[in-house]
This record gives sequence, structure tokens and C-alpha cells, in this order.
Amino acid sequence: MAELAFFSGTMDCGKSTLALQIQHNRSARGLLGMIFTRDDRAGAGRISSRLGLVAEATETDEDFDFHAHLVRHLTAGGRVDYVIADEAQFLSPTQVDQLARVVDDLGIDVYAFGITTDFRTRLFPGSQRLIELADRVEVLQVEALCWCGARATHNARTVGGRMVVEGAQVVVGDVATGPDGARGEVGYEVLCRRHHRRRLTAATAGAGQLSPEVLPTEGVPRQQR
Ligand SMILES: Nc1ncnc2c1ncn2[C@@H]1O[C@H](COP(=O)(O)OP(=O)(O)O)[C@@H](O)[C@H]1O
Ligand SMILES: Cc1cn([C@H]2C[C@H](O)[C@@H](COP(=O)(O)O)O2)c(=O)[nH]c1=O
Repeated sequence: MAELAFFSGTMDCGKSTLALQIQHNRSARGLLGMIFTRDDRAGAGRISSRLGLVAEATETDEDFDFHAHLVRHLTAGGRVDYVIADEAQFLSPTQVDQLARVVDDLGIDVYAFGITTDFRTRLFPGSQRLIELADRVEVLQVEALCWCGARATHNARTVGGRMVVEGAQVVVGDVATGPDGARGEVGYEVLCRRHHRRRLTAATAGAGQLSPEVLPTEGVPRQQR
């Protein structure tokens, strides 16, 4: 039976990489996929992974109707075995409902990939609807790490390395690559909840690299850190 699967996590946890792997493995076996994205950092009509892989995709916007698009394609004699939707946090709840109809009415697997929460720790509307509707919600296995070494569970938005908590929900951008966190005006950094709550980014904590000394965890059982 076809399924709606939502692969979810923080920024930089490997979602687009997994999307491209799924696409590669299925197309290698002769299956035909339709790949959608919206506002990828690499530009319109692309899915990009920080590992360097890039693939073409159909760029969507807020008016795009996934179900109608698939029906038109199938009616015209096209074939689709599966659908991939990257940056799914940017979809509207209505569009996620359309993806569920693609699964239920057209019998096509849909694999959606997106960050769960925004820089204020609030669910994106698209992610919320996916969590409500998906047959399967998968948290990616590769841990993105906070500067302190703990698992990163939250996305921070930074300006010049300083965390901000005001602003539009959607601002396309990337995680910083340097220790000062400053790559352009707006950047992102993944943090553990503790440091997200304290608004402590790598730059504000003065942490250039992972250090076992930055968290007072000695004597604390690992699961309680
Ligand atoms: N130079 C590198 N060498 C090995 N792995 C890398 C490198 N750069 C990025 N990665 C991996 O790629 C992951 C990010 O993958 P990506 O698909 O771009 O993430 P997402 O789509 O979730 O934002 C990182 O968590 C890391 O595991
Ligand atoms: C936290 C957060 C992120 N975004 C944007 C920034 C990026 O363009 C994407 C996430 O892409 P990734 O492939 O998962 O790294 O989302 C945003 O617009 N608002 C936010 O709060």
C-alpha cells in the first residue's frame, strides 16, 4: 500500500541527502519519480545536499496543486511511481492534504523531507500537517550536533553569530561554516534545547570547536544531559 512518509529533523541533518539517495536507488531500478522542492538554497528547481549532490526538481509555490499536477500528468499518459517533496516545511497545510490524496487516491508513495520547527521552536504549518497526516514520521539517524557536543534538536537564526528570536518565519539561508557564525547577514545554527533556550550560539559562547569542557555534564548520566 502506498504511504506518506515524513523525514524530519533540524537543518543540516541530512534530509536532502536522503531524498537524493532514495531518488537514486529507485531510479536505478527503473522507477520513475517526480521530485518537488521549494526555495532550496541552491536556487529554483534544485534539490541540493551539503555533500555536493544536486538534482533537478520541479519548483513549487503557494499556488501549486500537487494532486492536480499528478492527475494531469497521469491523464496525459505519464507514469509516476513515487513523489519526493523536499523543503516540505514551506508547504501549506492544504498542499500537504493534496499529498495525502496523491497517496490515497492515486496509490503513489510520497516521501516528504523538512525541518520540524522554525527558529522560534514553533512547528512550521506544513510540518505540523505532515505530522498529523503521515503514515510514518522518521527522525533522521545522523545526529547534527550543537557546539557543546550534545545532539542538536533546534534551529537558531543568527545575525552576525548572534541569535535572534524576532522576524519572518521564512528566510532562506544556510548554516554557518566558520566558528564566528557570520556568513552573510542571516545565518542558522543548530543547537541543543538547553543552548537554544539560553540563546547561546557558538559565537556567543566563544566556542570555536567542540570541547568536552563547555557543558557541565560530569557526573550527569548521559540520558539526563
Ligand atoms: N564535507 C563533508 N563531509 C562529510 N559529510 C558532510 C560534509 N558536509 C556535510 N556533510 C553531511 O551532510 C549533512 C547535511 O546534509 P544535507 O542533506 O545538506 O542536510 P539537510 O537537507 O538536512 O539540511 C551533514 O549533517 C553532514 O552529515
Ligand atoms: C529554522 C528556519 C529555517 N528556514 C529556512 C532556512 C533554509 O533555507 C531552510 C532549511 O533548509 P535545510 O535544507 O533543512 O537546511 O529553511 C526558515 O526559513 N525559517 C526558519 O525558522
